[in-house]
Amino acid sequence: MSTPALLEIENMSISFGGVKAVDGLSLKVEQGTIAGLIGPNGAGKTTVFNCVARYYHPQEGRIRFDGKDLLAARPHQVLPHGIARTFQNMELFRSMTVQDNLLIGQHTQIPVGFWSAAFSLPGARAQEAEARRRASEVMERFGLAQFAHAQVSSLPYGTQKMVEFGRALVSRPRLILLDEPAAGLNPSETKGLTELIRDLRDRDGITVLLVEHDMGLVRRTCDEIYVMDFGRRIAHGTPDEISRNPRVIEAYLGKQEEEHAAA
Ligand SMILES: Nc1ncnc2c1ncn2[C@@H]1O[C@H](COP(=O)(O)OP(=O)(O)OP(=O)(O)O)[C@@H](O)[C@H]1O
Repeated sequence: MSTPALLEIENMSISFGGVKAVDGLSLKVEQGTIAGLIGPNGAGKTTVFNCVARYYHPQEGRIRFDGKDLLAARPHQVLPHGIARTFQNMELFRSMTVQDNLLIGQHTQIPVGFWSAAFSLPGARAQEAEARRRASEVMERFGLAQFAHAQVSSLPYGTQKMVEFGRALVSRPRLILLDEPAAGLNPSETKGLTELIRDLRDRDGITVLLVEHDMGLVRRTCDEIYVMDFGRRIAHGTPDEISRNPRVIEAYLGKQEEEHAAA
């Protein structure tokens, strides 16, 4: 018997003005697996993330998370539902410390009542201690402990990316959406990231949906891959199947030729 899909997108479409950013897309991500979402620039990948994270509301289709209708949830409920994400351009509080960014990452999870927080009641203090413990655990794991009190903006780019990754993980999500996690990283940082992503699945049982242009990382991490072009799904399969798929090769080569001609 197959495991039920944790995330299921069914026939989803969304347009901006005349541009159909996502056009009738369906995909499933099984619990405890890593799925890749790839495609040329402008294919609609980030828009899919924005719909799952409830930043955008698709005009058609359904999104189910753990069997429940995600589009019925209020946008701010998505994190408590167990979905976390990282962004292409990193959305960190750069003037704050690494530790504070990881504490804020847990904020929506902490069910502290207003009065108990305001009067520093024991329940609130215990939760804050737990949040600090969790932040330290994640900093240790991501090699960030030495930077706990450093301002994020003072850190190298690759380290800032680890802070963003850590902030997504700190809330103990069941599904994590990673938007181009390897962009701007050097080969050794990308190797470390590859292991971390696999570790999320193998050690934490977290399900991952990954948008990435670094095909080496995609091949080494993903159990299955969905390929988009012009908002549509053009292929789905294992990394081996995808790398041999003529439609996929053509979509990528076509884009490279267009870019060449425009240059
Ligand atoms: N908020 C928006 N308003 C208008 N158009 C948008 C908006 N968001 C996305 N689009 C358009 O939708 C299409 C898909 O964009 P999207 O960012 O999802 O692509 P992508 O596959 O993530 O690209 P890349 O790999 O370059 O990040 C593009 O034509 C883009 O310009």
